[in-house]
Order: sequence, then C-alpha cells, then structure tokens
Amino acid sequence: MIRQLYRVLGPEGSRPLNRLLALQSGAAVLQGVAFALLVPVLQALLSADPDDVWPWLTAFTGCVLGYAALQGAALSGGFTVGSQLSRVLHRRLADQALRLPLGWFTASRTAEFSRLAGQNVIQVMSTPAHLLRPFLTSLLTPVTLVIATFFLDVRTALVLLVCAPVLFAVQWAGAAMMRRLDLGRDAAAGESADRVLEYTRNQPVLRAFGRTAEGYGALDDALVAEARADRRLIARGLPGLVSFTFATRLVFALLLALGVSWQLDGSLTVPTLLALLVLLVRLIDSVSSAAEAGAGMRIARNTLERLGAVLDEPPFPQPVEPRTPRDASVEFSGVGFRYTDGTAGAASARPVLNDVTFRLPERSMTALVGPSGAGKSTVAALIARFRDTTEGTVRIGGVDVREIAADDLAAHVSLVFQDVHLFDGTIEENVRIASPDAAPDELATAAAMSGLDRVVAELPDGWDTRVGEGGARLSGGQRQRVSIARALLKEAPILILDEATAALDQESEALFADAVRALADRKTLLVIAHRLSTVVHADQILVLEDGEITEQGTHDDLVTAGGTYASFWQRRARAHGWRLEAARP
Ligand SMILES: Nc1ncnc2c1ncn2[C@@H]1O[C@H](COP(=O)(O)OP(=O)(O)OP(=O)(O)O)[C@@H](O)[C@H]1O
Repeated sequence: MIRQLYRVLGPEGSRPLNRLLALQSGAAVLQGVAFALLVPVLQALLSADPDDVWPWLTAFTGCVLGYAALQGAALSGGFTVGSQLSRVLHRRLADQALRLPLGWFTASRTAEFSRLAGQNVIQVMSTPAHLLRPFLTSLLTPVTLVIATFFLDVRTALVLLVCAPVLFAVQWAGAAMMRRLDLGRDAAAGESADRVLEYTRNQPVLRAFGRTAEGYGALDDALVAEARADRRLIARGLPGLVSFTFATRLVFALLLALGVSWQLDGSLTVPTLLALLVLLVRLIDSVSSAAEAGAGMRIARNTLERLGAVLDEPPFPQPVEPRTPRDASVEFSGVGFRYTDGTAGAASARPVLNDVTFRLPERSMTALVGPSGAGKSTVAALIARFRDTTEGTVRIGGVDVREIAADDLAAHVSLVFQDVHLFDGTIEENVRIASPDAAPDELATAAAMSGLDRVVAELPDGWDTRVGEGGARLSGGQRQRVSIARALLKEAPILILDEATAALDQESEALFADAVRALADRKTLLVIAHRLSTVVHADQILVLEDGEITEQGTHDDLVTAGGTYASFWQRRARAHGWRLEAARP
C-alpha cells in the first residue's frame, strides 16, 4: 500500500511522504516508550521512597511532549500529502484521458473512470492522515511495548511475545471474514443503487408502459439480494468478532494468573504487576485497532491499484516525427475497420468498413449516404483519428493521419456529431470551447450561419443562458445549433457534419443547407445527411452500403446510373423527410 502511494505520487511527492512516514513512526515509538515508562513511575510511587519518581516522571513528560509535537506535525503532514495526492491524481487522470484512444471509453469504463476521479480519489486522499497514522501506531506501539517489557520482567515479555502474534492472528482472521462479507454486501448495495438510479431515470418509459404499479422486477431482486447479504454479514461475521474478545480475555486472565503466582512466590512486586497489566491493556487496544486500520489500508490499496491500472493503460500512439498536411484534402485508401472494444475481441469482430477508397478534394462538398449501420459515422471517426484503421490508410493533405501530431490534426478537422455534447455552462462558453479568443464578429457569424442567433434572441438571458448538464435545459434543435455554431467557429479547413441537422425543423434545416453550400468555397465538407435538399447539391455523393462504397458520383450521374441511389430518389417523391433505407431482399 505504501509502495502504491509512492508509485502514484511520483518523484515530486516522495519527499513529503518520506517525512510523513518518519514523523508518524517516531510518534508511534514515542507513544510506546511513554506507556512503558508508566511502569517505573508506578513502581517508584508505590515504593518506600516515592521521591525516586522524579527522574522517571521527567522522562515520561519528555516523551509525552515529544509525542504530542511529532503527532501534531504528522497530522498536518498527513493532510498536506493527502491534498497533494488528490492534485497529482486528478492531473494524471486528466492527462491520461487525453492520451487514451477514444475506443477505450466504453460506457462501463467511462463510469469506472468517473468513479475513480470522483469518490475514489477523495477516499485515497484521506489515507495518509486517517489510515497511515493509525496503521503505523497500531504496529509500532505494541512492538515498542514488548521490547520495553523485556527490561522490566523477562518472563512477562516472553508471554507477551507469544500472545501478541496469537491476538493479531485471531483479529486478522475475523477481520478478513468481515471484509469478504463486506465486499459481498457492498456489491449488493451497489447493485441496488444502480437499479434505483435506472428506475428513476427510466420513469417516463416505465409510466408510459404502465410498469409502475406492479413494481420493477430488477429493483425488487436487487433489494432482496441486499437484504440477504446483510443477514449473511451478521450471521457469519459475529463469530470472528466474538473470538477476538474471547482471546483478549483469555490472555489477560493468563497473565493475571501468572503475575499473581510470581507475586506470591516473591519474584514480582505488586506495583510491577499492576504496571504490566496496564501495558497489557494498551497492547490489546493497539492490536484491535491494527486489524481495523489494516482493513482500511487494504481497501485504499485496491483503489490505488485500480487507479494505477488506468494510469498505466497504453496511450494512443503518437508520431515520433510528426508531419504537416499539405492541404485540406482527405483520402481513404483500401480502408478496413473492425470495432474491437467488445468482449468478443479483435479476431471475431465483424468488419464495419471493407476496402473503402475515396477522395474528398480540397474545397469541395461530399455527401455520404447509406442505410443505418452502414458505417458512415465510423468513416467520420477515422478522419478525426478517434480510432485507427484496421487496414489501409486515411490521409489528410497527403499525410497519413497517424503521422500528424494530435494538435495539428485537431486544428484541421471540425466535427458536428449526431449526439450533441454540451458542458454545463452558458451558451457562449459552449460555443467558445472551439476558439476561446474568437472575436465577437466571428461568434456572430457562426451564430448566424447555424441559426443560433435566433435561439439566443428568444432566450431571456441570451448568450448567458445556462444550458444545464449535457444541455438539458435546451431543446434538441437548440442544442444542435449550439454544436453547429461551435464547429463553425473553430475555422478548421475540414468540416464533417454527421446528421448534424436531424433535430432541426425543415425551415431551419433549409437555411443551414444554404449556409453549408456557401462554406464549400473555402472548406472540405463531408456531410452525412438523410435529407435530399442537402445531398442533391453536393459535388460528389458516396453511397455506403454494408461497409463498402457501392456508388460514387454527382446526383445526376447516380440518378442516370439507375442503382440504389436512383431507386431511392424515385421513391423520394412519395416520402417526406427522405432517408436511405436498406434494400429489401
Ligand atoms: N463502439 C462500437 N462498438 C462496436 N460496434 C460499433 C460501435 N459503434 C458502431 N458500431 C457498429 O458499427 C456499424 C456501423 O456503425 P455506424 O455508426 O458507423 O453506422 P452509420 O452508418 O453511421 O449508422 P446510422 O446512420 O444509424 O448512424 C454498426 O453495425 C454498429 O452497430
């Protein structure tokens, strides 16, 4: 556990941790010595000449004062190292989030990451002050006490030397059982918490389908399992706790019996016997807190190990000698791709793209169309290098995206996703993420092109309207406008719009389509769209079906060719809100 602390703190944090460990160990030893000095103090007080007590009392007072000073310094040192730990961990986690491939962030890993960065870092930061100190005290103080007893009465010291490990063992065994049961109970409680959250989040669905009255089976099951785990904890954990209490009483009785017999045969004085019993009480106290502190340390160690595992994940490979794209063209050569995030692994994953080859010339507009699941969003993700191809190469300006530095690539590509991601802040803050130093007129232009200016004009707080977590206080169309404005403000030479207008009404969509067409004069545009008004005017249309480009050309070319696109175009006359669908067999 201490090793793990050194590991996550790194070289900059090792000095304060060294100092803290020295202070805490010093305080624990001094505490043991102070307790041991109680014996000569008592012996002197109860002897024929009580004045003999002064030297012992002076030594005892010195030890207590020294202990208080070290303990005070250790306490404040513990808080300092704790907050340093939190700072270092948050910084390292944030750095690591930036370096990990996007494919790493599955839903469960993202949830784990949030838990680690939130409650687990808070838990770990209290370790140096609240766990390390009691742990060291509970180990070093008894050791000091046993050593000190050797100077007072060797027989008693030998009895303690035998009994102390037995007490430790009984306590550890009980605590280990409690820990196992605790883990089971925690898992059951975690499951119940997840189900309650799910139940709360899914209220609209549950109510719409009338599933509230009869209850929600998954939640009921989780609550029953939690109650069962609680009962198990009490039934199986109790014997362990009782055994330790029994063992301590036994050791106490044994030492008392031995002490009385030694006293009766004249080899031990009454004051020494009393003093030794006081030491025994302190020893038992320390042993019982050792297991408790040890259990806390083990939980903290598990958390530190999980943090370490995330921090050790290999980062997304970055080029050693980055190259700069020559222009803003995009090229796919024989690109194949499989998602390998799932449990099935790379070997069994189905290819999502297969031998995809096309070119987006600089300052042109390309529409990518195809049935749902054909792989259109995957194409967009590969251009922005959110993932790396399984086969073939994606080039920007003639340079493989894997050879372009991450910052440079980000500066070249701007994306509007299907799912809009907004941060809890004002509309202006959300748009300015793209370019914090943009001039007011640049912001106004982006807002006008995306239609955000009309949204802002209607809201009472205008640009200062808070969007809520994830943009919850805006409608779907308003959120989409914020995200389009953000992408436009970035002024990247390549703009990818992935179903960017799906949540807009027809009038806004038509206005935006005009704006996009105008953009094609100065940007390389890839538009993944299902509305024909956007697609028809593209310089080229790519039809993607089941991961393969099946048709390519202008609207007129493709209609004349009489393939999949043409048949959809003909059906379009009947369909409002046109969308390509998979051909029926
Ligand atoms: N993270 C992922 N892990 C595994 N499979 C995925 C992942 N994301 C997408 N897929 C699969 O890859 C295929 C292509 O998905 P993609 O989102 O690229 O299609 P799309 O053409 O954009 O679909 P839509 O028009 O419905 O958005 C689908 O079969 C999808 O299930």
